[in-house]
Amino acid sequence: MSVRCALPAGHSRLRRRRPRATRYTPPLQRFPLSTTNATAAEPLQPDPHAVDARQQLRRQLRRRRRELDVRAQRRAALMLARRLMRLAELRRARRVALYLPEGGEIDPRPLIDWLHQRGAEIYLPVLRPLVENRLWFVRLMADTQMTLNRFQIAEPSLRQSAARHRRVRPEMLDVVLMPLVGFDRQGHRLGMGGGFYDRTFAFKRYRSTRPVLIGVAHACQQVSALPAQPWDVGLDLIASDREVLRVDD
Ligand SMILES: Nc1nc2c(c(=O)[nH]1)N(C=O)[C@@H](CNc1ccc(C(=O)N[C@@H](CCC(=O)O)C(=O)O)cc1)CN2
Ligand SMILES: Nc1ncnc2c1ncn2[C@@H]1O[C@H](COP(=O)(O)OP(=O)(O)OP(=O)(O)O)[C@@H](O)[C@H]1O
Repeated sequence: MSVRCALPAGHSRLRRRRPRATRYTPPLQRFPLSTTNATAAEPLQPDPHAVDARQQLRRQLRRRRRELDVRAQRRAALMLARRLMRLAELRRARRVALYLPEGGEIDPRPLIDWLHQRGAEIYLPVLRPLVENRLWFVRLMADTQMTLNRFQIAEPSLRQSAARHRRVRPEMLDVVLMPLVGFDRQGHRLGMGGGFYDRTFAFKRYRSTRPVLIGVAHACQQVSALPAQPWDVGLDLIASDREVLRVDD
C-alpha cells in the first residue's frame, strides 16, 4: 500500500494550524484509533551551508506530512502499529517512550492500549525546564494532566513532571519511538531542529545499547541521503507505514 504524498510545487493546501491553547482533552480520553562518531572533547560546530540546506529540507518534509489527509494518516498509523507489534525489541520492552503527534507526524497512539495490556509503562517527552533543549520522560498514567508546551505540543504538566516518581531516566528506557522529519536508508535522520533527542540521548554515542532508538516516520519522509552530523545519535531501527529498516553499525 502506498500513502499519497505528492508535494505539489508551490502549492500548500493547508496552513499550519496552531492547536488552541485551551480545552485540551487528555489523550487517555481521546484515542480515536484505539479500535557518528564524536569524542567528548570535539566541539559540535555546524557548517552554516549545511544548516541552511537542512532547514529547507525540513520545511519541505514537514509540509509533505502535513498534507496527508485524515484517511492516509489513519491507515499509516495502523500500518506502523502492525509492523512495530511484530518487533522483538518492542514485544519485550517494559518501558517505552512515544510521543503525541503534531503537524502530520505519524501517529504512534494505536500502540498505547497494546503496550498497556502487555504491562509496559509508557512515557512521553516533556521539555525540560531550565536546561537547554533536553527532554524528560514522564509516565503516561490515568491521572496524567496534559498541557501544551511552547511548541503547542501536548505534554504532561510541569507540576506532575517535576515529581521524580513520574519520570524515568532516559538510560532506563527500553525503547524510544523518535519522531522523524526525514530519514535515509543509511539510518541518518532529520528532526525538528532543536537537538532535543540528540542531546538527551547523547550518552548512546559512547556506550549504552539501551534504549533501542526507533525512528518513526511516514514512508514519504524518506530522502536519498542526509549528511551525518557529528552530534547525531544513531538510530537502531527506522519504522514507517511501509517497512522496518534495521540500521547497520
Ligand atoms: N510530537 C512531538 N513531540 C516532541 C518532539 C517532536 O518532534 N514531536 N520533539 C522533538 O524534538 C520535542 C519538541 N521539539 C520541537 C522542536 C521544534 C519545534 C518547532 O516547531 N520549531 C519551530 C520554531 C518554533 C518556535 O521557535 O516557536 C519551527 O521550526 O518552525 C517543535 C518541537 C519534544 N516533543
Ligand atoms: N549533544 C549535543 N550537545 C550540544 N549541542 C547539540 C547536541 N546535539 C545536537 N546539538 C545541537 O542541536 C542543534 C540541532 O541539531 P539538528 O539540526 O541535528 O536537530 P535535529 O536533527 O532536528 O535533531 P532532534 O530531533 O534531536 O531535535 C544543532 O545546532 C546542534 O549543534
